[in-house]
Amino acid sequence: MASSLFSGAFNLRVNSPSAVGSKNASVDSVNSGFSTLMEYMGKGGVDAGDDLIVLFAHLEYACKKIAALVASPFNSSLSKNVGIKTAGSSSDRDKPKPLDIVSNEIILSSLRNSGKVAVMASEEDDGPVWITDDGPFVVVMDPLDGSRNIDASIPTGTIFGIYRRLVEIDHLPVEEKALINCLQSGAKLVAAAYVLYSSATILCASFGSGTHAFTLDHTTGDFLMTHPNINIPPRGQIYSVNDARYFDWSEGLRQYIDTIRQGKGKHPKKYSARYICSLVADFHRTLLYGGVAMNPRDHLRLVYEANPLSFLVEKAGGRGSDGKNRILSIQPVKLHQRLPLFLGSPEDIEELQSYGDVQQKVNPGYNI
Ligand SMILES: O=P(O)(O)OC[C@H]1O[C@](O)(COP(=O)(O)O)[C@@H](O)[C@@H]1O
Repeated sequence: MASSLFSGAFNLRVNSPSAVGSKNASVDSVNSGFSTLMEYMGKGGVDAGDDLIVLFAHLEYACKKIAALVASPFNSSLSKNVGIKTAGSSSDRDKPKPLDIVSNEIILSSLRNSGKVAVMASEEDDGPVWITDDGPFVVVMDPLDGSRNIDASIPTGTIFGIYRRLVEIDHLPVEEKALINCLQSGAKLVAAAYVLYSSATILCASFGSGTHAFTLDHTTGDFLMTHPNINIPPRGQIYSVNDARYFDWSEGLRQYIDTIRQGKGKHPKKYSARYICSLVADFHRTLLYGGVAMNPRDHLRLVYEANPLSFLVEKAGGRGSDGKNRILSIQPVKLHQRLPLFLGSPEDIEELQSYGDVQQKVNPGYNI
C-alpha cells in the first residue's frame, strides 16, 4: 500500500504540465518516464556529453557521502573540531576534522577519481589545486555552506560551478594557469549545481538550458527528477535577509524593506520574512516560491557562491545582482572575492535596484 502511494505520487509528477511542457524538446522524452539525473544528462535528455556525465557521477557520489555525514549521529564532534582523540592516539592527524573540511576532502577525492578535472578551487582552500593536465573541466565550489548551523540540524548545502579548461593557456606555469582558469567570469559557466541537505537531499543543476531539481531516492541511491524546468515566479512575496543588521544597512535598502513589509511596494501585498541563514536553503526556497534572497554586505564569495547561484537563477528566469550589476558580468579578480548578493524574482530584483543605494557599506564583523 505504502509503495503504491509512493509511486502514485511520482506518477503525478511525471504527468504534471510542468514536466510535459518543458522548454527543451529532447528533454520531453525523458520526462515521459521519471528520469534520474544521469538519464537526463544522457543522449535522450540534455546530451551533456560523456565527460560532464562522468564528472557529475562523481559529484553525485561525493554529495551522497556528505548527505550521510551531515545526518550522522557522530557529526557533532566533527563540526566542533573539539579535538577528541581516538583511543591510544596522540597526534593532530587523528583529531576529528570540521565537517566542511571533511566535505572538501570527499569532493576533492571524487574530482581526482573522475579524471575530468584540470583544476579545482574551493572556499576551504587558500589557492587552487591543480589535478590533471588534460582534465577538460575547472570546478569551483563551496563544499559545505551553512556549516555553522549544523549542530542544530539546520539545512546545509554544497555549491558547484563548472567551466571548461582554458586550453589556450596550457603553456603557462601551473600556478598561473590554475588561477586564471578559476577566475573565469560567471558568464562562461558550462554548468552549475547545488545540493541541499535538508528533509530531502536535492541536487539542482543547470547545464545551460533550464534549471532542474532532482531528489535523492534513498531506496535506490538515484537522484530523480522532481522539479523539471523550474521557473522562478516573476514576483514573490518573501524577502530573505539578516534583519538584525537593519541599522547597518544603507538608506536605500532600509527604505525598500520598510516599503515591501508594509505592502506599499509595486506589489500591493505585505511581504513576509524568511531567513534560515544557510545560503543554499534560502536560495532553494526563493527559486521555488519567488521573492528575493539577499546578503547586502561583502560576505558571500563571487567565485564559489554568487556565480553558480546566479547562473542557476538566470536559467530559471530570475536575476543575480550585487545591487547594481549583473553578477555574471563581473570579472573576478581574486579567488576569495566577496560582494553583496541579491538573488531572486526578476520584478523583485528590479524594484530593489530602483532604490539605488542597497549595498551595505559597513561590515563590522558579526561574531556569531
Ligand atoms: O551572517 P550573515 O551576514 O547573515 O551571513 C549568513 C550567510 O553566511 C553563510 O553562513 C556563509 O558564511 P560562511 O562561509 O562564513 O559560513 C551563508 O550560509 C549564509 O547565508
